[in-house]
Amino acid sequence: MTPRRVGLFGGTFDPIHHGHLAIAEEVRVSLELNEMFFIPAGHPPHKPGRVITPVEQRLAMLELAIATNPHFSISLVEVDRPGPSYLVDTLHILREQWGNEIELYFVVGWDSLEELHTWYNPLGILAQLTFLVAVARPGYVEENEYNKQLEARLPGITQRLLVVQAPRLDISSTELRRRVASGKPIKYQVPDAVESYIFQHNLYQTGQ
Ligand SMILES: Nc1ncnc2c1ncn2[C@@H]1O[C@H](COP(=O)(O)OP(=O)(O)OP(=O)(O)O)[C@@H](O)[C@H]1O
Ligand SMILES: O=C(O)c1ccc[n+]([C@@H]2O[C@H](COP(=O)([O-])O)[C@@H](O)[C@H]2O)c1
Repeated sequence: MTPRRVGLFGGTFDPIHHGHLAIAEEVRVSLELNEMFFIPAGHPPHKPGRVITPVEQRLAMLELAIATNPHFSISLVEVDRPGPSYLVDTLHILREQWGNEIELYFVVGWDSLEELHTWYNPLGILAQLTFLVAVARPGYVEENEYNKQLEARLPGITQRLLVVQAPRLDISSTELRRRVASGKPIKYQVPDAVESYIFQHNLYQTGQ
């Protein structure tokens, strides 16, 4: 029997935007994954001190955003536990639930890939993944040369790395929060339902 191939896409999603959605779909289709789970971080480990929108609201926007894609789902594995949402723990929990036969593909943008060696127990992360899947992000250089630097920081990473060419959308949650605070439009950068939710709930008024 062919193993189930599952995509995992972790993020703060504050808010989810079309950059996230476009790369998730591109990776799902190009790697022939059975499904893609979005994993909202309960307590993002690398954003201490930053004001993060309550998880209920980030989750509500995520639900609205993925509603039209039958291959997208949400995992509450990080929301349901206290403390920093370390990926190594998340993968451990998912492997316990789903077993070791399943193939796990964790999606990261290039900015996150460059930081991976600073995450908690990065070798433990790689050991539990079938592949780490990196996609380009405008503003970050991704070159084959760069693999040497990645490898120097985290030996073994390039054997576990797939680079997928996906649409390069220069959209970030930080910029969206700033745009809302300064009265600029966010239409067409987030799904319509997410835009409505943001304005109905007066989110991002300070732009932080
Ligand atoms: N436009 C984009 N293109 C490619 N990857 C992206 C893009 N936006 C986000 N990502 C990736 O999605 C994952 C989750 O990102 P996150 O939820 O932090 O969004 P963000 O836009 O980077 O937010 P912020 O600006 O608040 O840091 C990360 O791996 C990040 O690299
Ligand atoms: O495990 C870690 O130490 C770790 C450190 C930073 C980020 N992550 C994960 O990387 C994903 C993207 O993070 P972020 O902060 O860009 O939203 C998200 O799933 C985080 O939980 C994980």
